[in-house]
Amino acid sequence: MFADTPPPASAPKQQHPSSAPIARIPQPTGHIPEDDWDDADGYYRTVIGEALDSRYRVDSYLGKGVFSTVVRAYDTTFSSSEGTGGADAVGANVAIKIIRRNDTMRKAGLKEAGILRRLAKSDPEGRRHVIRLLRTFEHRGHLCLVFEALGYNLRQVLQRYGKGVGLHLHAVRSYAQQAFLALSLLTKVGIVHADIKPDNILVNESKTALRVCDLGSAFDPSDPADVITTPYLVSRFYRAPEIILGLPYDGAIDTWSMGCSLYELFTGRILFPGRTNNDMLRLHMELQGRFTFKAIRKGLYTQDHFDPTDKTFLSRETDRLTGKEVIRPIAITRPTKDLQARLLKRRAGGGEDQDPLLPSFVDFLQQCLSLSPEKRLTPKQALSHPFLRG
Ligand SMILES: Nc1ncnc2c1ncn2[C@@H]1O[C@H](COP(=O)(O)OP(=O)(O)OP(=O)(O)O)[C@@H](O)[C@H]1O
Repeated sequence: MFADTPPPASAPKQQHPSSAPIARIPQPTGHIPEDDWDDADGYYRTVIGEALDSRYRVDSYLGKGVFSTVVRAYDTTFSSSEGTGGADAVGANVAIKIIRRNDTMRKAGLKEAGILRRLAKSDPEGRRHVIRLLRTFEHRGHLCLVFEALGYNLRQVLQRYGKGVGLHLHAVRSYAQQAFLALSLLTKVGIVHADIKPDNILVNESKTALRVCDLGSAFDPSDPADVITTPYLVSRFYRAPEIILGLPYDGAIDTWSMGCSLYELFTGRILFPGRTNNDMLRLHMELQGRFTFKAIRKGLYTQDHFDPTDKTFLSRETDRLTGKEVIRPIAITRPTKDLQARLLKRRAGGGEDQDPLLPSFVDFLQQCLSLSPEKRLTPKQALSHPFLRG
């Protein structure tokens, strides 16, 4: 799935496009007909070896999302004469996000590029662990975003190296430090990511340096035109309760999603694998207790989940015999599941349970996963929490 040859640890810096010779790359022979570049859904049909923008040779396919196809490509204008830039330097390998050909997706792609430029302005050296957009171009009616290439996303790391049980706590801590630096940049610039999950956190080939990617759902909460009220923002397992309840939301939704992601990295298991929004709320309350009456009263969508008079939770389940929805009132007063116990159960007998970092990790996660967004750690507070500082 990934390119065969990882970039050298001391990859030289990329030459500025305007000063570099542009080598024209021949199109591969036998490639698809001129009028058949897209599939029925507007995804560009990628051809390995194809040259994009007369400059980037497509090497491999990296992934496909709702918005785009992502390919790994080699920048033929790259010159190694610029010296070494260290393990974190931008090299000849790039990742190109080819946005689907349709107006909505294109608009979303332009917005993503705009947000990435705003973030880069506040972090010109790229030290805050947000993916770096190198440039954009048009290819056969598709907007293309060129990024520095990384090795894997954290879901892939978990699958390959977590062997179903999760990563070492020290690796989780290092990833958390970098990820909260990224969130602190977003907070500084006034951007909410709104799709934090292991798939959208990338690491380099040596799995030491991390970058938060996919700003395709990101928005500026200070711009009313940019804030949409929907109970489906963020991928479901990582969706904060205030989104589901229809309460106002801000950057605290990213802290929640990050808490869920870090739990998953350590345990190899999804923290809240709810089948529906209603199921998600049940899981949230089983771990963190009941919502305040105020939250239930004010939420735009709470009538779907709580009895309007006594605020009892209405669990919507499917009857096994009839297949029809049944509503079962559940009185949840206090948590019935314990985060610490769940974390300790992991890798039973593995010896690592006694890691002295574990209690501060439990406290850290508890504070990332407070049901009240105002009580959650801000990225700045997270960075000075003993788990990350210690
Ligand atoms: N710079 C990069 N380097 C390496 N891989 C990348 C890079 N950018 C994206 N990818 C890979 O491509 C996948 C899809 O990227 P991305 O999430 O940005 O696309 P999307 O179309 O917005 O997807 P989604 O439907 O999840 O929003 C990522 O999970 C990752 O595996």
